[in-house]
Amino acid sequence: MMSTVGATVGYGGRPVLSNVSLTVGDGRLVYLLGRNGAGKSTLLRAMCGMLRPSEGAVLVDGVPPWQHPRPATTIGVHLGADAAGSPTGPNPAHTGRRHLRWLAAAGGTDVARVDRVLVRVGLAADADRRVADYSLGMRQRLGIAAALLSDAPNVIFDEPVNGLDIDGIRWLRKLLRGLADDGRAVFIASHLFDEVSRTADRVIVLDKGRVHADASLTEFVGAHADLETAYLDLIRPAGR
Ligand SMILES: Nc1ncnc2c1ncn2[C@@H]1O[C@H](COP(=O)(O)OP(=O)(O)OP(=O)(O)O)[C@@H](O)[C@H]1O
Repeated sequence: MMSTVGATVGYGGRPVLSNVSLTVGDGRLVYLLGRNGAGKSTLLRAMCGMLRPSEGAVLVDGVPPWQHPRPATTIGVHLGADAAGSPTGPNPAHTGRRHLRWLAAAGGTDVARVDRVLVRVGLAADADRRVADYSLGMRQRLGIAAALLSDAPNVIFDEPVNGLDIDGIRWLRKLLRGLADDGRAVFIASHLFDEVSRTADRVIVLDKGRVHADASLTEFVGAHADLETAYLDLIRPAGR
């Protein structure tokens, strides 16, 4: 289970999230929605311990993520395929297999899981190619593999669909649903309403760094025609 309690989080003393309280329960697939700049990625970074709240708390299975002795076995994270070449992404000169083996060793995970995860994400045939030569969809699959590596009970994804082809989208849909159905807490930031409508248990809407809605998908859509309409009605300023 992942939660925040009255969390205020920002950069260089400038708050982006204010007094955010929410829970992603075990066995739940929860989507995080919000405009560009609403604070979704900031929230996900805080939940995996990359940013610390200046007020309030962030808890993963009841403990701040940075206090877990082996955080990689508690929370699996993929914050975006565009991180390739960045300080937090894979080394582009490494192969996909080498990247995952390095992550497994660093995170205290059985390195033998690497081959199984490569098969699971459909990268087995490309495992020995350099990440620099991967397509966007392949980098996305590599990031998803990294998040699955330790079989953690909590999983976070930031826009995991970007770059996937239609087979990949359908595969990911089943994977995400399966992770939650196996009892994991799954938290995903997305702008893709169709995907959210198909798989979400719950939706949380952030607006200007505050929780604007937190409801089951059914409650959220309510009497609206669909999720998109319900969302636009919620975040559109009155009179527009
Ligand atoms: N590393 C950073 N340093 C300073 N400010 C940042 C940093 N990352 C994000 N911000 C700022 O925090 C605010 C929220 O950004 P964030 O990336 O969390 O939004 P988001 O909801 O994920 O947006 P998007 O939908 O575009 O991905 C924005 O004003 C952004 O400029």
